[in-house]
Amino acid sequence: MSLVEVDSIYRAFGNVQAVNGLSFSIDQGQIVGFIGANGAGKTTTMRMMVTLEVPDSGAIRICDMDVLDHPREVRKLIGWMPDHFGGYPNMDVLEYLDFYARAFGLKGKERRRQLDDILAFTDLDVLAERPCDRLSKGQTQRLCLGRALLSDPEILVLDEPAAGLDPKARIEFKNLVRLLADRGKTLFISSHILSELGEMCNHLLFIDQGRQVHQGTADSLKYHKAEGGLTVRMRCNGDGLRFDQWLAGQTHIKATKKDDDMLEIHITHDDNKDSCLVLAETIRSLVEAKVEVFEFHRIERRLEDAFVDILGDLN
Ligand SMILES: Nc1ncnc2c1ncn2[C@@H]1O[C@H](COP(=O)(O)OP(=O)(O)OP(=O)(O)O)[C@@H](O)[C@H]1O
Repeated sequence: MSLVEVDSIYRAFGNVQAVNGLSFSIDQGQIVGFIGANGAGKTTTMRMMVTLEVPDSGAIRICDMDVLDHPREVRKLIGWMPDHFGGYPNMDVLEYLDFYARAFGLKGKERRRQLDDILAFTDLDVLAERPCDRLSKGQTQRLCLGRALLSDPEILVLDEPAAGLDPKARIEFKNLVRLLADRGKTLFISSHILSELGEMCNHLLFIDQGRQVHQGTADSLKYHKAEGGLTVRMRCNGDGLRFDQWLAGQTHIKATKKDDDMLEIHITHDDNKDSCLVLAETIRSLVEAKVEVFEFHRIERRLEDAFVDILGDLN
């Protein structure tokens, strides 16, 4: 069952059409990356999902409940991490989380247990008494995530959570996302940095000017339209005679010599055929032809290049 169903939503600000007929759904346990350039409409979409903005038309259902008809119930199901930190001066980390825990209606032992769990999960237990305005960017993001987790929501909507993080903090954040996925949470994460989401998410949704332009897995995108086939870099033993003989019998494979004894082969195949099977067949055929293969690896396109291609196709 889809936990989130977004059905043809529109939202304009004056003459700016921020979201323009967007539809998508998110299944339980999915980690969906929401990608688009600055101003593409990501934050507006997310704000509508978490009941902070009202669509001009269209509908959003969370766990089969319309967000406009059931805002209170929906808010309990969603943890929202905005792209800016609304900190309070003179509050330390524990006070901050405790304040929100009380706002969520958590009481007594349950509140204490939830705070302990979140402080441990986000590694902020050692910083519990640190004033919020004295945290690093990475620590602040972890605090924001902790706040979003207070109500133990089913779904987490995270707006640009990794923006401005250094590589170490980004890895730490990615690990937290994985742990949340292991706990069965459903995540919807926005970014304009594709590579960041490609590693974290099992599904990607691309928007441009408020419209969906593509959706699929990171892998499907990396190999999307890769010149109508697969590209493999390989190196083999000997003078290359066996390879040349093998190649002469392969009508669907072309090879180019690269530096360092590397060969680049391009395998054309029917789009409906599983590309992993095509690779397996190629390897089997090389082995049968007694070509001694030392290296064999598929070339992935950068997600950014694939995205630029998709946008190019639309224009
Ligand atoms: N409250 C508002 N008033 C007027 N225009 C707005 C408002 N909120 C968003 N917009 C406009 O709507 C468009 C989409 O903005 P939105 O913040 O949803 O994009 P985004 O993809 O999240 O961008 P970014 O990555 O820069 O955060 C932009 O042109 C923005 O200027």
